Amino acid sequence: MEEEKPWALISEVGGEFGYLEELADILKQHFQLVCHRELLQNPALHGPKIQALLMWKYCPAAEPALLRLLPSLKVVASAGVGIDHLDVPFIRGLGVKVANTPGVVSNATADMAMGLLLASARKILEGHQIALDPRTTHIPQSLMGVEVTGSTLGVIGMGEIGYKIAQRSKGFEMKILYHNRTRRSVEAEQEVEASYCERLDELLRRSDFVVVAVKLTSDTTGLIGHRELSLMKPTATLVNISRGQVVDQDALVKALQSGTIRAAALDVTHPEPLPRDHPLLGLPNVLITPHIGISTYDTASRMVEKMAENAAAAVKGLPVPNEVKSQ
Ligand SMILES: O=C(O)[C@H](O)CO
Repeated sequence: MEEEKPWALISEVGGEFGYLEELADILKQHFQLVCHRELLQNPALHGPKIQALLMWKYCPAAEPALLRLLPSLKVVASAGVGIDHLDVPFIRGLGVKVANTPGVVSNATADMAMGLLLASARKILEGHQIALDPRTTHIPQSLMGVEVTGSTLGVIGMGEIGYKIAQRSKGFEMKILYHNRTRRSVEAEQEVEASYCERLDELLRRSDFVVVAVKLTSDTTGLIGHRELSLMKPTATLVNISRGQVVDQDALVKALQSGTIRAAALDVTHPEPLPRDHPLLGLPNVLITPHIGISTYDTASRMVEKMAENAAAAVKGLPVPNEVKSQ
């Protein structure tokens, strides 16, 4: 007789915070699923059987109150690399493992950084609007952009995603600077022809495009504030594919309004989405996408497969491939 699959809790299928239907099918190969809403309707029935909490990217945080309803929980497995939505010490203190899915998100996120950089530099969205406008008779000067080829790129956070951004930028003949807590190996630097800036200030002063690719921690919260923005060139562009909280948004609004920097292209904001009346949404030199760095079918499927693999291992008491031990 086939062994009964373990039970896992998921946010929802479909809807703003939910899994795509076909991704939920991947989870069903390993688990029987209960969704958040069903748990809250009948916690006594569902809570005790749940061994894994499977969190899709924007799922509301694994709140302590929710976790207390799950006495058999063995693992919180999150899709994506960022774990800033989880209180890792608290969860681990309950004897529950935490896992994420690094690696599989890096290509799509690095592609997104390049997409934002290019779209902002070359005013691709503005060009699209002009092309759609039936009144267009000539190409306005406002569509003049800045040159990407041969420019200087500053990557803040040279983890796997930052490194992949550098690899892609090499194809654009960009001069690459990076700032990271620890310097990369000489071989890694040579492969992408990247120069290490021990001081963030130096990178900010010299770069035409600054891409933020750090993970969100207490050290990186507000890393780019008024002082840092004022060190950037007035012709420079800030690209953020990390987390909104890394950039002081009030300072960014001022820098964009006053011409301290040329433009910003953001896949992440704080909060997400921004309230409709947020000043960033009204600025002509800002491009915002709604945190879609990982949003390709291939990447999303790989994330969900990895998340299911991590969770299944934890439930079986096996080593968890992507266990997160600290924030
Ligand atoms: O952290 C990640 O992997 C992405 O930003 C999705 O949340």
